[in-house]
Amino acid sequence: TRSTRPQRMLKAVQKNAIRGNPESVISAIDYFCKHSEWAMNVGDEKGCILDSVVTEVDPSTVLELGTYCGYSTVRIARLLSPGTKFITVEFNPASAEVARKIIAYAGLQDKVTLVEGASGDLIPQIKKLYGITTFDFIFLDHWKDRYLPDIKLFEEYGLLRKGSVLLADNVICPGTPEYLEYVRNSPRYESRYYPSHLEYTKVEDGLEKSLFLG
Ligand SMILES: Nc1ncnc2c1ncn2CCCCCNC(=O)c1cc(-c2ccc(F)cc2)cc(O)c1O
Ligand SMILES: [Mg+2]
Repeated sequence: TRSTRPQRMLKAVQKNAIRGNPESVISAIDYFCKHSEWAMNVGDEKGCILDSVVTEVDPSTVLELGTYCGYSTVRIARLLSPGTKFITVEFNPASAEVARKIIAYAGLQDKVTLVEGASGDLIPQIKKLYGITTFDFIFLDHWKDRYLPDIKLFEEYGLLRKGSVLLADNVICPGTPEYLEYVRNSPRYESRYYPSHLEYTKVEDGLEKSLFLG
């Protein structure tokens, strides 16, 4: 049967990247998406903004919602200090399978716990299952209509602390209007928009960084 796009992306990584070299894995995926097939990775332009926020926060605990093929997982994991707890959640088993292989090819499998499941089911269990009290950094890149309900779950289950940073992808395209309205109007967050473009295109998109004030 015909391969899937994630499987073709994995092949491109295995062919063009150097095992154990995260930078080469990132470049191989970006090259594949620019010259072979577009795919919904955060990409190189927004990826640089992601890198700068992760570096600034230097988190001890990280949550990513929406692993997809592991591109942003590799971008984040390569910047983390040893001993950081990093959980990434993926709903689609086929994507999760490819992501595991891409994360391992980059040599970062020991830094990442990839969990398969829906964010809404998992968030209430994270404390119990993974011994996390709060997250220092959260990257939202999953179903766009789950951003708002999930940030409310973070608050409800006490997963945020004063200073927790949330970074949301695609706030313009495909768009997360209700989430934006919430974080920009809530007195509990200080939000800032980072203008950019939809991965590998000239279409406007951007990232919203929100600081939880407690
Ligand atoms: N842990 C979990 N819980 C719930 N859902 C979960 C999940 N883990 C996964 N999913 C299921 C979502 C999987 C995809 C999410 N991302 C997107 O839908 C996405 C779409 C575009 C896009 C833009 C313009 C276009 F013309 C077409 C597509 C760009 C992006 O950067 C995107 O991140
Ligand atoms: Mg995205």
